[in-house]
Order: sequence, then C-alpha cells, then structure tokens
Amino acid sequence: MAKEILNPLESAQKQIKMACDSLGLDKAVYELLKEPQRVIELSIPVKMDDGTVKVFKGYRSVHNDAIGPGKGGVRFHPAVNLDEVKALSVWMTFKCCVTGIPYGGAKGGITVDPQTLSKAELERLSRGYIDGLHKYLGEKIDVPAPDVNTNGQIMAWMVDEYIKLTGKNEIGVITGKPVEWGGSKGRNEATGFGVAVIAREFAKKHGIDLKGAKVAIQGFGNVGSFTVKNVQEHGAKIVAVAEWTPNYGTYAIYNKDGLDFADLYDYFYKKGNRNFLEYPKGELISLDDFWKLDVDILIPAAMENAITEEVAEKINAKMICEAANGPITPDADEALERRGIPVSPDILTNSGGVTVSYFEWVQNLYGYYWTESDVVEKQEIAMIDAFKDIWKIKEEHDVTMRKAAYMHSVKKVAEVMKLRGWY
Ligand SMILES: NC(=O)C1=CN([C@@H]2O[C@H](COP(=O)(O)OP(=O)(O)OC[C@H]3O[C@@H](n4cnc5c(N)ncnc54)[C@H](O)[C@@H]3O)[C@@H](O)[C@H]2O)C=CC1
Ligand SMILES: O=C(O)CCC(=O)C(=O)O
Repeated sequence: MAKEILNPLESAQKQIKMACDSLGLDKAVYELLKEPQRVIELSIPVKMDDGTVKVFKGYRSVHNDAIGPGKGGVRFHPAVNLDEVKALSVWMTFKCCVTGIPYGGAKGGITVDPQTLSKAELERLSRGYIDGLHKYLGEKIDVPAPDVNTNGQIMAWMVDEYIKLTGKNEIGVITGKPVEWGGSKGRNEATGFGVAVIAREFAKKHGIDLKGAKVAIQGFGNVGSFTVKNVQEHGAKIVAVAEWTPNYGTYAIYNKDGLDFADLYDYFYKKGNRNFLEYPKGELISLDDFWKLDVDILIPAAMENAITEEVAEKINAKMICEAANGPITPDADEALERRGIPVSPDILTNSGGVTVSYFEWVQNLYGYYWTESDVVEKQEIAMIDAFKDIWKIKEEHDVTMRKAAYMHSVKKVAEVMKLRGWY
C-alpha cells in the first residue's frame, strides 16, 4: 500500500492540483497557489514567572491576498509547525472564497502547550507574538483571529499590544475579540452555529432530517461544543462525544438515549473538569469504538488527520461533516468516496467562524454594531447560499462536495489573479 499523506501541506497541494487540473487552468495558477506568498517565522522570548527566559517558535503565513487582506486564526499548540501553518493558510484562502467574503487566506501559530503557562506568561507570549509581527499586520493587510487554544482574551491582549506599538487605534486588525471591546455578538458561537446549518442542509439532500438524527462529535472545544449546542437545537440526538486529555489520551463518552449540551458544558467548562472521564451520564468507550458507531452524522471537530484511511474503513456513519480543518487525509477521502459515505468539506462546513469574523471587521470599520439576531440571520443566509453554490457545482460536474468547493474557489482566485496581471 502506498504511504499515506499525513503532511497537511501536501494534502492541501493535492487538493489545489486536483482543482487546477479539472478546470484546465494555466500551469502558473498551480505554481502561484501551491505555496504561500509570505511566511514569517518568529523567535519569541518570554520572561517566565521564575525569572528565566524561554524562547518560543511562532509563525504567520499569508497564502494568497489576491482578493483581499489575509484572514485566519492563530493556534497555540505543541504540534504547530511551519507546514501545518502553511496548509491552514491555504485552506483559509479557499474557505473565504466559498462564502464570498473579501479576504485572502492566512494562518498563524505558536509551538506551545498553553496549559503549561501561567496566565501572566500566556499574556507575555501573546504580546510577544505581536511584537514580532505587528509590521506585517493591519486592518487591510492581514487580520488574525482565534483558533485552537486561543480565545477572546488572547485576541484582546494582541490588539492592545498592536495599538501600543503602532499608535493606531484600529481594532479591526484582529477579530474574535470579546464583545465588550469590539467583538461581534455571535462570533464565539459562529463556527458551531454554521456547522449545524450545513449539517442540516447536507443531511436534507441525502434524505435525512437533522431532527431526530443520531450524531457523534469528536472534540468539545469552541467548535465542537457549539456544534453540539446547535445540532441539539435542531432536534438531533448527540449519542457520543470524543475528547483528548493529557495523561490519558483519546476516549469518548456514549449514551444511546442522547447526551445533553447544557449538562456537558456545565460539567466540562463551568465545573472545570475539562475532561469527561468520569462523566456520570455517558459510558466511557475507546476512540476506536467511537469511529465505528452506527450514526447518521459524524462530525470531526478536533484536529487534522483524525480520519486516516484505516479509520475511514471502520466508519459506519451515513455522512461526515468536517468541522475541524483537514480532519480527513486524502487517502481516507478516497476510501470514503469508494464506500459511498458523503463528506461535507471543512472549507464549507466550518466557514461560519470566518464569516462572522468578517461581520466583526465590518462593524469595527464602521464603528456601528449589530444585534445578535442581525448577525445570526446574516450568517445563516450566507451559509445556505454557499451550500447551494457548492451543491450546484457538485451536481453539474458529478463530483464530491470537496472537489466542487475547490473548483469553485480556485477558479475565483485564479480569475482575480488574472485580472491583477499575476499570470
Ligand atoms: N475556533 C474557530 O472559530 C474555528 C476553528 N476551526 C477548526 O476547528 C478545530 C477545533 O478548533 P477549536 O474548537 O477552536 O479548538 P479548541 O482548542 O477550542 O478545541 C479543540 C478540542 O479538541 C480536543 N481534542 C484535541 N485532540 C483531540 C483528539 N485527538 N480527539 C478528541 N478530541 C481532541 C481538545 O481537547 C479540545 O477540547 C480546529 O481544526 C480548528 O482549526 C475552524 C474554523 C473556525
Ligand atoms: O475567524 C477567522 O478569521 C478565522 C477562523 C479560522 O481560523 C478558520 O476558519 O480556520
């Protein structure tokens, strides 16, 4: 058997190549899109609480800014590396095209386990990232946001540092801020809200009603938890949640009668358990058993490469909605296609987060703020429109949803690069 591609940059390049070839585009388009336009590597010195100095590795990649400023989150995770950040920035370019928002793609990260830092060290690290990067950021240049292990507080420290260094009170330089300081209502929940909308539309196309559908979700972070909340509001039954905990590893909890969002959230976050190992209302099962569950919809909402070819062969779900970025490897994608398990791709499914980041940016630029119902209504319309666009291409060309999403967005970027005279 050929070795599986697990380098996310190689996966991303494979996806671009497939779209360029299907569209018969000029060779220069692939050459322009296969690598980011700009990558910045940082060494970030941080004074630790014990008086020592530790140096952290940081990255920011702007993949393509033909359509607009770079846009994409910043991840704090021990596995962050250059190729991962590059791949995540590629996916942002095409995600922004899918929803038609006027941005290019970017992504950043720091190689760190934030759990090992005190709050003061985390603040100094977040500010240090901006110290190294501020010259390359701006409301119309490159606009970061939260991703894995980052949140509104971290964005607020970063914006504060940016303002101190530049003297410019431009809070639209970063989105995902707390609502009390320039954040948009609805942003915190936006990715999960959007995943539920796409899951509902995708299920409908396959004759499944989200109301009453059995759903299993991997990851109970920002995206996973709010996906649970929103699919439950649509009437779905959450039968399993998979998580990862230091010193234990991966596991899942299962309840055939359904798990309840409010109870899960209270146990995990409000009571501060941060794991479900002793959760009283679910049976502890292995990750392997989680993948094999007989469910209607499986939603990976944790990290890349969760579903390898080996895992794909075990899956019994009727469909998969990718809430994480890059959770299915290319070989697994082929296996799922062969097995007739449809996949709603990440660049469509999880595009709700960046869509509401765009709304936040617009509100910051205007200095005029919307109600939560304005945000939610506009987001739902944007996501349904995006779904219809991609579904139409899928039907017209008889391709997978992923291929349709890439054909749609690579074509769009290629057209703008052509207009701008880049090839
Ligand atoms: N936060 C956002 O707005 C957006 C995030 N995403 C993507 O969604 C995914 C999740 O991001 P967030 O929820 O923001 O991160 P997060 O840091 O809030 O949550 C991630 C969760 O996944 C769990 N996890 C990690 N490895 C796991 C494993 N092997 N099995 C089960 N659980 C595991 C962690 O314990 C944590 O609870 C990432 O791929 C991210 O890039 C995509 C679009 C927007
Ligand atoms: O909200 C944003 O700008 C970016 C969110 C993000 O990083 C993602 O969609 O993967």
